[in-house]
Amino acid sequence: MTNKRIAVLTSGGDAPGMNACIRAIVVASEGKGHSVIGFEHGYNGLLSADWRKLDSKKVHNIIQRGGTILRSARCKEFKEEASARLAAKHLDELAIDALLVIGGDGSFHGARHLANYWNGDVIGLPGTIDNDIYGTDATIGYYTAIETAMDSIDKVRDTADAFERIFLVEVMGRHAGFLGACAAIAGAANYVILPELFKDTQTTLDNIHQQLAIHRQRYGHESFIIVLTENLWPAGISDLATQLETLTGGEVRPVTLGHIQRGGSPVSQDRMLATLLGVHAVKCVEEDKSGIMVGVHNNEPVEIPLEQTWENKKALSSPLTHTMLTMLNERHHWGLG
Ligand SMILES: Nc1ncnc2c1ncn2[C@@H]1O[C@H](COP(=O)(O)OP(=O)(O)OP(=O)(O)O)[C@@H](O)[C@H]1O
Ligand SMILES: O=P(O)(O)OC[C@H]1O[C@](O)(CO)[C@@H](O)[C@@H]1O
Repeated sequence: MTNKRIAVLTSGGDAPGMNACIRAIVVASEGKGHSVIGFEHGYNGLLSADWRKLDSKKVHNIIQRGGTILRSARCKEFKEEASARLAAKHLDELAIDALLVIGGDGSFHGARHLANYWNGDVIGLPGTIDNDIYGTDATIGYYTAIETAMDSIDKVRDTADAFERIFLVEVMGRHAGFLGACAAIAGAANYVILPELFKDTQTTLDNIHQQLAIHRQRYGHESFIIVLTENLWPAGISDLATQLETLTGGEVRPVTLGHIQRGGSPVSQDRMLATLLGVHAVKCVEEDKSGIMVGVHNNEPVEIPLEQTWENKKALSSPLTHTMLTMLNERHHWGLG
């Protein structure tokens, strides 16, 4: 086997565990005699030839750090043909054999686009808190984000209970409900509003009203926590809070968790996933594989053509949906008191 020259970058929203993945790629490569460089600031670094050598000393003591030592970015101009050609030129000048892209499906589009103009191998590794990538059970960063959101809901409940208020907690996820569903279940919220279940605003308000009425009848005037996925309620979380105040006559407080969910030390599941995928990606480079994402299914690494990651929509699993409905949105039924 020939020694490879591998490049890595992180792109799109940063996710806890990206550093663990960079570390795994570097350590696995070094052990096999390959060399690794890292491009800075996502695809911007490919365009400006902003890179640095990575070795095991440089990735020592980073597994526990959130963010990404290579920085991340969104780079609009990378969609253009001229950008991909320029990136290919820089990669050829550096005699790179394979580029590993840690990011979301947008970043995988970028890798596929580059492959149209570059002869080297491109491999994607799923890194996003949204877990919205088809072909992998989980994405790097997702588990930590659930933990952060769950922890925040626990804290919100303390004040919600004290004031007997309704709270709305908005979580990220872009257009997917994985994070919202898990945070709501694990945080024992009372209701969750997710893109996968959303019909319309009136139906949602009616359902919440019904659940809330039974909840209050059963438990007295207690707190009620609703988890809302971002980008879903047409006029935003404040509008929903106002509508609920009108409907219930009580106080409603909106809390947007925002980018807090992207930060923090990765939990063990994200470190394990990142390491598993990083090591497997190096194996794929050795086997001259290209145009794939390395994902995970049933704890085993899997390889999926990049196109499939965005051509298919990842669905919430039916056990997850069933659990969520049973424990939250359909928990109370009239007549059962
Ligand atoms: N169609 C495309 N062609 C070329 N490059 C693309 C394309 N789509 C996205 N990219 C590149 O990938 C970058 C990241 O994409 P995007 O902002 O969608 O985030 P992502 O990788 O999906 O991650 P996340 O959703 O977690 O933030 C873009 O800024 C751009 O540089
Ligand atoms: O940091 P930005 O560019 O505002 O992007 C926010 C988006 O990125 C993510 O954090 C990751 O895709 C989404 O959940 C969110 O919608």
